[in-house]
Amino acid sequence: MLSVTDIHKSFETEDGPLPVLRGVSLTVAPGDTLALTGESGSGKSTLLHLIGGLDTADKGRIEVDDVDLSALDDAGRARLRRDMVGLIFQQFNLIPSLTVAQNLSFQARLAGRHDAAWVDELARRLGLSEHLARYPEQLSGGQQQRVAIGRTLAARPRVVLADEPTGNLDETTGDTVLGLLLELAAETGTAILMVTHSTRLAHRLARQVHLTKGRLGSAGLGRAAE
Ligand SMILES: Nc1ncnc2c1ncn2[C@@H]1O[C@H](COP(=O)(O)OP(=O)(O)OP(=O)(O)O)[C@@H](O)[C@H]1O
Repeated sequence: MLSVTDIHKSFETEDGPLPVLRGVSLTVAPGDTLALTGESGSGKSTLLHLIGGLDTADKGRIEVDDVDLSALDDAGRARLRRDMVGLIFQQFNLIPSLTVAQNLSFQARLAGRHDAAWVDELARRLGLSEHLARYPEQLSGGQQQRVAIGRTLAARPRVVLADEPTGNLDETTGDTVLGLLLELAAETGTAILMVTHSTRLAHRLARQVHLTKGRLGSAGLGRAAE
């Protein structure tokens, strides 16, 4: 479903090229959940951006549902993000001029997959039904992040790429929000690739990989406590 093979990526800097990813491979099956950890600056966001088609790799292959990203132009990659990949970042990126209800259905409408009953269900399950007429600035951080999750899942993506999705929430709220994301994704068969600094949160996902020196391994992570 998501297949990443031998990805290399360097950035040009004043001191010459900075190799960030040096042969990264991973696969994520439908409904699978994979946590990506690594030191600050190890390249986690870079990898997520490449998979989301926000940047291009120097070498290697990324396939989402058998679509090879390197074969797509900018418009093709934008379509991929609209139709198959959901992005949830630490900054919620809600549209301030739209109500919660409008934010929730925005991406699904863009993707041509708006389903009012599904949006209603998401709003209810995410505890947002009372807030549908409000604007993002009138919500708490946890509520805003629940809107961001609902908006992404409303479009029924095949895979969700989440970069520290609960990073600016307190621990209890973050746990609740992540729990809702995992529960809803499991029910819809949506795969999740989530970047986190937290080993504890990483272990709430089915699998964990650790990025170090531009490569993936399982070093530094113990097994999840049963
Ligand atoms: N556009 C860019 N130009 C030059 N260097 C970049 C660029 N984007 C990222 N980098 C560098 O690439 C490395 C990896 O950055 P990246 O944001 O992927 O790390 P990260 O693991 O997500 O870090 P953090 O956990 O702090 O968010 C860093 O050294 C960063 O400075």
